Amino acid sequence: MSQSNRVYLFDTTLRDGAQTQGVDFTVADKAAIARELDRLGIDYIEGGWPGANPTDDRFFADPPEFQNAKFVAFGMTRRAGRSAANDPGLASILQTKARNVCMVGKTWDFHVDVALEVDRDEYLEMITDSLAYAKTRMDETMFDAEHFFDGYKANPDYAMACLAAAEKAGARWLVLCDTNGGTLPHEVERIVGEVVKKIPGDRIGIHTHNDTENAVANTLAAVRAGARQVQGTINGLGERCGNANMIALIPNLVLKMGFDTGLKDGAMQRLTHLSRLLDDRLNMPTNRSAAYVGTRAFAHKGGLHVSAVEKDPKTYEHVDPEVVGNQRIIVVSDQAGRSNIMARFRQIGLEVDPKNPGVARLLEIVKERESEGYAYDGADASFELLARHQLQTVPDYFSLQSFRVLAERRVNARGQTVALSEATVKLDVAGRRAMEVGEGNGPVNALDAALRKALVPVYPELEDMRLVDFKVRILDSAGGTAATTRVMIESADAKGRRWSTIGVSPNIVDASYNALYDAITYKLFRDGATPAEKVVA
Ligand SMILES: CC(=O)SCCNC(=O)CCNC(=O)[C@H](O)C(C)(C)COP(=O)(O)OP(=O)(O)OC[C@H]1O[C@@H](n2cnc3c(N)ncnc32)[C@H](O)[C@@H]1OP(=O)(O)O
Ligand SMILES: CC(=O)C(=O)O
Repeated sequence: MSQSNRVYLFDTTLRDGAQTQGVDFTVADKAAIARELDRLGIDYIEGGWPGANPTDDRFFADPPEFQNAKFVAFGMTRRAGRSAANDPGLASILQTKARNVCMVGKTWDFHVDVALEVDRDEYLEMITDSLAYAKTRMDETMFDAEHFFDGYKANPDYAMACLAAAEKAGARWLVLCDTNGGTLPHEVERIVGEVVKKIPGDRIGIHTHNDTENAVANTLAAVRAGARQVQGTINGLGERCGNANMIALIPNLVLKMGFDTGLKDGAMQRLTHLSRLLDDRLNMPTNRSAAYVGTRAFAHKGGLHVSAVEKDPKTYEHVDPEVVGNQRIIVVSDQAGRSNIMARFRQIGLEVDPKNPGVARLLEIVKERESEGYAYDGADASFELLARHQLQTVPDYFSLQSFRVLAERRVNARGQTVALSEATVKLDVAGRRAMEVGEGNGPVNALDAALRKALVPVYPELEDMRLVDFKVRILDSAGGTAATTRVMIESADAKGRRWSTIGVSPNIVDASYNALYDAITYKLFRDGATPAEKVVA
């Protein structure tokens, strides 16, 4: 029997994704994510479980208007001892604005015996009753066959009888779930292959969990065997180790396997944006190594790689980063060769003859400094300043004479413990000696405040510069308090630019000053500030 090339995408970020430890969607989060999924052209968006919590109730009472997707409510089969029409849980999922329902039900005899504690035949009736009742009220009904693979291995006849009960009740999709996530790809492919001999693949879906790091592989194996609906979540959110990651599934299905997923034109180029939108909404750090969309997914560090990528990116890229809305990054570090340096120059708009002896010298300096504790691959602005210092000139916008920082911890009059810091800087700027004091909740904050006080009157460009991230790493713990400290600072400004700088010193405040110095210098350089014109008589 020939198989359709169309694979239907079912997103469960807002339901199974909400079961991720540490994830707590608001109604506004759900609406924003659902709108973006709909814009891509995802076939089904499962919004949550109406009746389970007030957030889902509010979301289902007033969902966004969908242009493309079918909006799906999730729930479970009726309770034992109640008719479907009399089951409050079923009533909640069937009375919302969603016109489609996905109902989870058992298929593993062990679960029916132990978790539900009902007679196995009675449970088959519970499946049929619930789905048949739902069918009278909804456009489309689906059955999430919980623990299908474990159930099929333990008692294939019973697992298949559960599917048959749902099929008999008119379920459009029978979704085989690897609920505990312990099944491996070869088992999934075999079992789905056996199922589709009895039930056509265009009625079969797959829902996997990532407990053996195989959720995506298992989903693809199921599709190879004939399943035609895939369930997944953005960035692989989901109960325990998560679900199959939709962000990886989509390009794998389309680019590698040639399936039609019905996505809108340009949808694939929005995947990187979608992945980061979710992280931003949840205030979660992005997974830099995420396949396709991570910032490292197309970051080339090894000198041999960069040299070849410069000739043709296909030498070290399995797809063009732009196809998924990502971008190529050339990293400069102690793993670099001349090619990395020349590529970075091009990215920052620095025209340098590759034969310029400064290039080789710069490479040596980078490698020496990295051995002392610098890490330029995460400090793009410090690298650019270093390169410009070597090959051109960067103005000395100011010259520090000294700084002193005091850190204090005391109990105030209200009995509260407070930590305060005070910094004094003495520096020469625009031909004058300036001395300023700054206060802050920590030494770096105080130093930053003192530097700004001294510099902003001369360089108003610094007014909108903010310190957005500050990371400290002790590099040689064997050295105890004398260990080298590496400080990385990320700064931003009102133009939406972000840049990272690095400082290294045995002293944490001194290392921070070095990183701050680069951050300020970079901002002034980028803004084209000219110290000479600012000399105050
Ligand atoms: C595999 C999955 O991920 S399925 C989705 C799981 N997601 C969630 O559970 C999140 C939302 N859940 C909830 O908010 C709550 O669990 C609710 C509102 C659904 C139910 O809450 P409660 O009524 O307090 O029940 P509780 O969660 O403690 O236990 C589940 C009950 O449902 C029964 N049950 C479990 N699955 C099914 C099923 N498919 N059909 C019928 N009954 C079921 C259990 O046997 C248990 O019954 P018991 O209370 O008689 O022991
Ligand atoms: C339905 C579901 O989320 C599961 O079985 O994993």
